Amino acid sequence: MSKRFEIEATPLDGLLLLKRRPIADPRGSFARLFCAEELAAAGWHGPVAQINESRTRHRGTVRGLHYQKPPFAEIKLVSCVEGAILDVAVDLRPQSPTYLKTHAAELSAGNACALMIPEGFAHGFQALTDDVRMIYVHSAPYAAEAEAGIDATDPTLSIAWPLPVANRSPRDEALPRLSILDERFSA
Ligand SMILES: Cc1cn([C@H]2C[C@H](O)[C@@H](COP(=O)(O)OP(=O)(O)O[C@H]3O[C@H](C)C(=O)[C@H](O)[C@H]3O)O2)c(=O)[nH]c1=O
Repeated sequence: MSKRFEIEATPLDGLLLLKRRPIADPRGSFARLFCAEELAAAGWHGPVAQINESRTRHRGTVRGLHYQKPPFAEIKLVSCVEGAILDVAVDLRPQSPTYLKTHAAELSAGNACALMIPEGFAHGFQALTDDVRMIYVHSAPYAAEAEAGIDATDPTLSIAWPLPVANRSPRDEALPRLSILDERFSA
């Protein structure tokens, strides 16, 4: 089977950077966004529970940092299919060697990259262009009661957002900082 993704590790334990390998022809190209066989070998376990799309109008907008608490913790494959973003994952697993470490990667329609984010990570991104379109594949269903998050401007994380942080939702503006987060993610 010809591999449809180049998969490489990142400095965070279990967080993977995928690069799609489109098949081009004179009409254009065809690319796979998800492959159960290839991604299972890379660590995806569980179903494809949901596939979501988000659209972000303006560059500078930040969404996140979000995660779902157990038993709805999820693996997330995050792909940018229009525009460009800086994608950020934060390791919230107290037993992890990279606990509280962050990793950022530029994902764009142009570079065909995606992040496969294990359970126990918070995730967010900043739009680097207008008109960003994201596709998320989730291994667990959305559970509002399990939704949690961290302030994307938390100085403890000191995420170097490339643009001034803008257009956050009221919910994201009100997310707690690690210093007052009264519960750690327990995988
Ligand atoms: C995630 C999700 C949300 N919703 C509802 C809840 C809200 O009424 C509305 C927008 O949700 P939210 O403001 O959480 O959307 P984002 O800020 O883009 O959050 C998403 O993007 C960040 C960066 C992520 O990592 C998560 O995948 C996801 O939380 O859709 C659903 O109905 N189903 C879902 O699976």
